[in-house]
Amino acid sequence: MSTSNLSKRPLYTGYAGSALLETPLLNKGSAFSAQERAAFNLTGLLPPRYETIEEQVSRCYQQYRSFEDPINKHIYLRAIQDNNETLFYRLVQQHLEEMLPIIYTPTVGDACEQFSDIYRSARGLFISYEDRYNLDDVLRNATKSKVKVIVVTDGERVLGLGDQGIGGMGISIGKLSLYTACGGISPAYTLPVMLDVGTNNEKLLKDPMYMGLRQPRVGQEEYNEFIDLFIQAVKRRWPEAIIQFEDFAQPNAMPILQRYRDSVRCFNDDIQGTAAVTVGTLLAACRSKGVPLHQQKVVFVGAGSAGCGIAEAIISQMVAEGLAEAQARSQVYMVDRFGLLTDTMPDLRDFQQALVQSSAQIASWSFSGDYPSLLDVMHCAQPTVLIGVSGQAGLFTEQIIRAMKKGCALPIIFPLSNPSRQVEATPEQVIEWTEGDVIVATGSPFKPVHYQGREFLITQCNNSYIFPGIGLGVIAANARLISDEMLRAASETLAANSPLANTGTGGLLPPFTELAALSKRIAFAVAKVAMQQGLALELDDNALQQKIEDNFWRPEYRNYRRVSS
Ligand SMILES: O=C([O-])CC(=O)C(=O)O
Ligand SMILES: [Mg+2]
Repeated sequence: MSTSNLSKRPLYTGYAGSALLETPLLNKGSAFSAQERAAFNLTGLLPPRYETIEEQVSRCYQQYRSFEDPINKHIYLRAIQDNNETLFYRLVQQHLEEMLPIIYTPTVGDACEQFSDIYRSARGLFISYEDRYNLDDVLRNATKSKVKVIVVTDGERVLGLGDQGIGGMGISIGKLSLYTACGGISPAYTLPVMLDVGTNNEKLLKDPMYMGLRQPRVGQEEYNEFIDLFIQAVKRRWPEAIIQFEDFAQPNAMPILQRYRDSVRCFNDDIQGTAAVTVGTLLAACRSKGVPLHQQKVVFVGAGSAGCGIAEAIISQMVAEGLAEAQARSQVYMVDRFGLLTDTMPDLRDFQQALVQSSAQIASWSFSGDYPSLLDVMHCAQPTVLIGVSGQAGLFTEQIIRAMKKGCALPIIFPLSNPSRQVEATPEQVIEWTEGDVIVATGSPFKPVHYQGREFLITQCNNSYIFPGIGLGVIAANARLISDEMLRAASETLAANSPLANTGTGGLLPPFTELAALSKRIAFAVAKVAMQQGLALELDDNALQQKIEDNFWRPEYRNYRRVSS
């Protein structure tokens, strides 16, 4: 089964001269051969030496190393991406562990916050509310005739950084870089999109550099209409594209997903991707601890759409393990800033309502406020799993963690908020406050922690383990929709590949360097479920595996042949 044949096929193009050098999907820079330089009018436009991609990578890496600040490294890598995409992905592939935190979480957060300040060149589509009645024209302007994955944001809740307006484009770009680097989706088929409906971020509105619409976000009705116009326009232009919704604010995230998920190949990464990776990581933790998920009591801090999405996925998994649904629900506790969500709490959002604890359940609890606090929940429920999706730094205090440890010999603690500085507690703190008896995973990357002669590898429970594989699987099988069962298959595949659960050593999840191999396994599992559910045409296992390989792009230069343009 080989794909090198694919990348060795010649590529026919009408671009030549400086236009060819300025087309990042085609540019090879100093790697254009003598024949190509002659055929494409490049002679004299490049230094005379012909270089291999390896030589180019080593020059780039040397330049990369000369930058100290992560944001400057980010700017540098983005410039390579905008100049020569093949080289960018080759460089990233060779230094994946070092560069993922630069092109993705956490540095991508800084890049979103400073988007207008560090802006260099155009990438993707900026769709302004003002253009809402010309969307067909706008989408035509994206010269890509085939788009397989769109990551779209409106920038209203970027990571844990709130409303970043047009800066949200940074996250769409970052996610798609991972689709290619880890999921093998060719950059020719990806498109980052920013829907600019204004911003409520006062600082940005006053910033003379700000490049987005300088107005507050449009009202709800206008907003809904705009989203609908966008989805319909995408369906006309690229009917096969997967639409990944990214970093929409809570009040819009779930309704948008519900409106489109039964008719469009779409998913919400923050709700479903985060849920799938968390369930997968939690299953891995449960297996390495030797206690199944349905025997755990789980506390969430943060009851927004992400937290509630994960909670529902955990409940489904507990039910799949044989627990009655009501019992599963009684083992999951949602805490937000007012305390534990109970059936007497007013003004709950619709997605929170099925996740409350009943008054009867907590009748025997003692607490002093209107609702039990996080600390009360620790004392009274004695949870075994604690998950932070609050976006609030420091919420897991020493008192909280020590209280949890009192009721559970080996707690599972996931402070998941992104980027790193929003984390509920650092892994170092969690390990110290539990005296090292803990299974910990975070949303952003953290260095290994050394505690009393032991080394703790800190697993990054991040959507990046999930979405590239889902995308690849949906594309390989040509699945019509993305179902909960497909997402569950992704979680189970992730857990099945846990080094710690399988061997007793190593990380809870595989290292990022294995993401490409893992994404293919996830793609296979996701595609199989799509077929079983009638969401994709049946293929036998070999044919499916071959499709996955065929769709897996590699950063290698192809030979070019000129055609008239
Ligand atoms: O981007 C990440 O690292 C994970 C994510 O989707 C978020 O935090 O919104
Ligand atoms: Mg996100």
